[in-house]
Amino acid sequence: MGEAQESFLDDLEREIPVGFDLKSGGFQTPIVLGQKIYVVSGGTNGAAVSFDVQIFDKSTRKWLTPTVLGTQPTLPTGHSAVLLNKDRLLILKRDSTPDDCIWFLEVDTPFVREQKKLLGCEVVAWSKGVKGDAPKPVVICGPSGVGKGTLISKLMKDFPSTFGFSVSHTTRSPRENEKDGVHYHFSERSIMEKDIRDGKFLESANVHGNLYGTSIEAVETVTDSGKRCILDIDVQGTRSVKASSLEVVSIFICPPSFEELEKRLRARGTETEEQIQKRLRNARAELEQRETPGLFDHLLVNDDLEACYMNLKKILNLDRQNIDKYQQFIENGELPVGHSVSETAHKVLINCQTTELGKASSNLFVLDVSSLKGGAPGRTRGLKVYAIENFADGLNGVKPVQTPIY
Ligand SMILES: Nc1nc2c(ncn2[C@@H]2O[C@H](COP(=O)(O)OP(=O)(O)O)[C@@H](O)[C@H]2O)c(=O)[nH]1
Ligand SMILES: Nc1ncnc2c1ncn2[C@@H]1O[C@H](COP(=O)(O)OP(=O)(O)O)[C@@H](O)[C@H]1O
Repeated sequence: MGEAQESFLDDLEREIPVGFDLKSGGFQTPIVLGQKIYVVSGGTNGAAVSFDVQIFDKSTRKWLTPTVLGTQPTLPTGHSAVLLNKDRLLILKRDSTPDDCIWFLEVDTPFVREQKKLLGCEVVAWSKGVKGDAPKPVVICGPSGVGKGTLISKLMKDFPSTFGFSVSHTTRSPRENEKDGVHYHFSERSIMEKDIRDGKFLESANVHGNLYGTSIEAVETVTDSGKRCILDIDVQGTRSVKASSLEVVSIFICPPSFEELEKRLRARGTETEEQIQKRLRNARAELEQRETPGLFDHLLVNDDLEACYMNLKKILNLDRQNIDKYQQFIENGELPVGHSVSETAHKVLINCQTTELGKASSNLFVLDVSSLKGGAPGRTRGLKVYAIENFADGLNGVKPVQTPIY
């Protein structure tokens, strides 16, 4: 630990009450943000089995235990931490596998602020760092019977290693061909309502008389497998997602005519007459909202199925070249073993104890913070890490050498 860090810790220990020993067992990193000190504890040599986050409020001199959202990283033998953009902590895990080293603990991002309001308590959220510019999740929206499911099935069949479906929860009964956990998580209303209150859902809405919702876990499951997430959600859900910190591409599928929509819905034969009438009434309202400014990035008419599918692939940039580029990002990264971090002018300096990061001869690396995108839940995308050869002139004088690590 450097001298500056030592004296910072001494200052901190004067600030916080007796009874919380910052230096005992495992690893603890205290980060000050305004009136709050975020203490992240971990380390497999202690008794803990997972990261622990405590907040010390300097104004009330009280410790707070926040609700922790998102999937937690597995516990490393140690970690380094630094505050980024005044809204998230960068947590670098020591001795981790290449794709599991860089994590973010969001403490004041738009997503966390929303959840604080919703849950009425302190909230923090884990988000895993993703190499390169991983593509944004795709929201497919449109009235019942327009062909959303058909188009999504085609995409999943043709590009199984590129896309993963976000399996929503719903209180509606399963159709004959639908499997629990594959098409939906079919749920009891009371259980789903409790999970929504507990902050487990990214968004939820009442649609056609049933409750539907996207759990944070549903999106994370897909992104954790390194795939691009597809969400089939209604207009209300699209509004919620667009208002959150999750950056998505939103696509509205339009029918060629109202008559054709009704024909398809009836031909599918999965709803009662009463349900069909309700879905058609809702379809009119949904179609009216497709022009809401900023809500949908693309409108697609599903007249001829193959033509519509071609246009969808064009929007999603599904030519060979682009897919290969993304696959390369996934395959190439290598990450630090032991390290410390510090931040300056939108750049984070990572000082590794070894030179094993990438193929670089240096042990100094720069993480460009200005490139970060997205956020909890799931992944923080756009990480760019460069090796630097010579730090003598300071960061501004340094030319990143080697190809970016990712
Ligand atoms: N907000 C929201 N809407 C959802 C979710 N899952 C499905 N939906 C929407 O609920 C509506 C009804 O879906 P479903 O019962 O499968 O009927 P279908 O659209 O006729 O196949 C559709 O508009 C879906 O896009 C979700 O997690 N959140
Ligand atoms: N372009 C199309 N032309 C004719 N029928 C279609 C087309 N797209 C989908 N369908 C059919 O319309 C019905 C409704 O499609 P589906 O994918 O279930 O819609 P959604 O998921 O939007 O409710 C299905 O029977 C499907 O085979």
